[in-house]
Amino acid sequence: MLSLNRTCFLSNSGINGSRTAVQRHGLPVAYVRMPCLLSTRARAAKSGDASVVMETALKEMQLGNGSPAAAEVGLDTTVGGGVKDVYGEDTATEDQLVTPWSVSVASGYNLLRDPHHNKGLAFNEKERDAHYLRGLLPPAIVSHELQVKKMMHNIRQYQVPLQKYMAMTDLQEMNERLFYKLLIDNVEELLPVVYTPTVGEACQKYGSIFRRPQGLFISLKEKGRILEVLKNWPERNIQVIVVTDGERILGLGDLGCQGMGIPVGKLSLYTALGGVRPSACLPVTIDVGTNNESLLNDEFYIGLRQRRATGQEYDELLHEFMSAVKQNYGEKVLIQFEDFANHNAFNLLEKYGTTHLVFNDDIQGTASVVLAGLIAAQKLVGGSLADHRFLFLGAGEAGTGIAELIALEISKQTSVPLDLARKNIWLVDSKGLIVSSRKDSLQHFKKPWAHEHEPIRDLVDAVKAIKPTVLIGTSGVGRTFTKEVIETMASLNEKPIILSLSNPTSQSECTAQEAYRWSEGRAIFASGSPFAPVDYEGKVFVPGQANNAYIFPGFGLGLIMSGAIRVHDDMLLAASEALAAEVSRENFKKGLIYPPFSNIRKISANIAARVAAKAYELGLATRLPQPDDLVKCAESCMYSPTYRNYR
Ligand SMILES: NC(=O)C1=CN([C@@H]2O[C@H](COP(=O)(O)OP(=O)(O)OC[C@H]3O[C@@H](n4cnc5c(N)ncnc54)[C@H](OP(=O)(O)O)[C@@H]3O)[C@@H](O)[C@H]2O)C=CC1
Ligand SMILES: CC(=O)C(=O)O
Ligand SMILES: [Mg+2]
Repeated sequence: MLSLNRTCFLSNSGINGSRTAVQRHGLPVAYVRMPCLLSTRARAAKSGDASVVMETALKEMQLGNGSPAAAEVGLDTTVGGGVKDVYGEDTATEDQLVTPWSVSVASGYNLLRDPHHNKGLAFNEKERDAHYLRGLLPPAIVSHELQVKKMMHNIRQYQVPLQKYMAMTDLQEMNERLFYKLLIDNVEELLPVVYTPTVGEACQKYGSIFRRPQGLFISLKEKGRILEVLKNWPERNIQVIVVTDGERILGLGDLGCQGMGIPVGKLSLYTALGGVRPSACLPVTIDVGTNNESLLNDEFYIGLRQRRATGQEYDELLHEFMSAVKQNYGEKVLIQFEDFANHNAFNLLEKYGTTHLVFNDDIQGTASVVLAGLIAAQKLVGGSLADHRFLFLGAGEAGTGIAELIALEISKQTSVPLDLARKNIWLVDSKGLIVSSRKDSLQHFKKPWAHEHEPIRDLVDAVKAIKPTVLIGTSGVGRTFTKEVIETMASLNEKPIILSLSNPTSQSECTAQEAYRWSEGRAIFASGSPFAPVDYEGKVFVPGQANNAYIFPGFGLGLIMSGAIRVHDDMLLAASEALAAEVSRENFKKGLIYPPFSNIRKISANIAARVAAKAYELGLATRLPQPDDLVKCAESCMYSPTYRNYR
């Protein structure tokens, strides 16, 4: 059993997990909640079926009930699964409630409606016989490749991006492996559909386009019962949770419960870009209400119709969630905070950073991706990071997160103290340049950036005064890099580095065309949401996409494969270096400071390997011994959407 489990970890069908383990035996297994006539283990033993015994052992391991079957696979149930679970029927006393879990083999009509196992017309003759599919499908048998071709053809027929998004969502709900193959094989075309910018519009209209729920909704109504709610999720072996409370969805503000599109989209990328099994991914939205009046008055709104809970009520719900996650899934589940407003984001990261494996994508992932771009850009402009002056428009999660990681890298490169390294980094917020005279009224995350300078209100005046070589937009406000701002940057620098990071496209500080035109084709430009190549005076400029999607999938994979228990800043630096190393000579020739997304799985494997290596070096890895070749290990861990053969 132990060797089977290890083989799964290194197989190309995903990091080890119950579904993978069973699928190796070629049986499409579905979890069903139903009254059990026999205990699952007894039934497994009776059936004599190795896959069912294995499944049962793993299920019991996940339930943490310390069963002999779990012991048989050599795993300590309390380390991986938190405290023992009173819902496990084999250990519950007579007066305790049990959850009647059962495992059944999916077949016939149900198999076609189970997105994890459905292959549609790709079921072969033998499978159609063995799984009672005769008559439920038309006679034609088509290949996975042909299915992809047809779906791409269909999706390209839609003119409206939101229709493409809905078609992709339907596919994900119908045939998961086809969805991921489509996304992986056509990543550059489909990323803007399942992710920014279209996911932003989808969240804004989530209520009216809502068909079937995706992810787990935890609202104030569930206070006191969050552990129970987690147990309603059909998968037991969760490795990554992306959670939002919907208060700062991209640059679109408070979208309340409709922010669910973000965790769902991010986790699709965890699988497609980083190779984490879909069944190990759990999207969560914490609904504490919304202050968005138009949503509160929208009859199609799907969330709680109340203003946001704050203070103790908010903190208690979040704390219950964090505790329940650790209790249910153990210490090594990665919790990625996404699109929280900054007044909660920094506190949550600090509060849970020492007790949980937490990562804030907007603060840390964005920092890592931007640092990678800046490291790569040195090949185009010469010199080192310490030679630059940086100016940010926007001093929130993304802005101060990036600023801090740049300072840390400069401090490490030059051995100057962190405080000194910060001196060449300036930030502007909605009230103007952050300067020492404002220090008392600043939020805590802005204080390190309050340098000595007279107050300046407007960005363009700040550019003239600070004379930055790098301008970074993290304001969430579109078209704030005006013609005058970019012309000033171009007058100060031969090759101004200009990053418009705000999402979606409508919130980008400038367009690619504006950056190239107003800088007379001299800007090194990248944006958070994609822009098409620009033709300026006969030359084609290809803008890069500075988006944390380059980092978090590989970063998460590195944490999972090393069994890391905490995130450390040095892992972010390692990820930046790994990403920067992926920019080829060809890319540089086009002015790119990021590699194309078409290579992203290879890039993610390299990022994962560097992050895992750092986890081992820092003593934060628990999956021992350390594999000799971490890149190979990462590649072999990655989920592949290839159809499995069923017997
Ligand atoms: N490309 C990527 O990978 C990522 C992009 N982003 C994008 O970055 C943007 C900001 O996100 P985040 O940092 O989390 O948001 P925050 O709300 O934490 O920060 C926004 C900052 O912008 C400032 N600001 C708002 N309006 C203006 C204005 N008119 N002029 C100057 N400053 C202004 C705010 O000022 P004040 O503090 O005074 O209110 C605040 O400092 C979003 O659009 C998001 O989509 C975020 C993460 C990753
Ligand atoms: C990309 C991202 O995480 C954001 O815009 O919030
Ligand atoms: Mg985000």
